[in-house]
Amino acid sequence: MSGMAELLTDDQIDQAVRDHLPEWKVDENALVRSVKKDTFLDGIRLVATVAQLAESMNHHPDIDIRYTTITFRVSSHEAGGITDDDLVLARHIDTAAG
Ligand SMILES: C[C@H](O)[C@H](O)[C@H]1CNC2=NC(N)=NC(=O)C2=N1
Repeated sequence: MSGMAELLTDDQIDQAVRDHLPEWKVDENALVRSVKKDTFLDGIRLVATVAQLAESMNHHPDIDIRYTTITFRVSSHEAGGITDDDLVLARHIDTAAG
């Protein structure tokens, strides 16, 4: 498998969340964040933006859409946990979320 990202340790994950991803929580080997938008379509537009990002990275979040609340769950499925790819995608999601 070419260039698969390495699993991060719990300490590395906790430090990254503390220092760079304060909106996120660690839940069972995944990073999780909910974003509340003003309207349903604002949420859908956020999903569409994140979808483009995910495609460009070939790294895709799980996305839960509940009216105006979008929940993103980010992990590296093939690696079976959290890697740098997830930290990068989470940062991009924060930028898109505004
Ligand atoms: C074949 C394709 O490159 C792989 O399935 C990619 C797609 N997107 C992915 N997204 C995430 N979150 N984890 C993966 O392991 C992953 N693998």
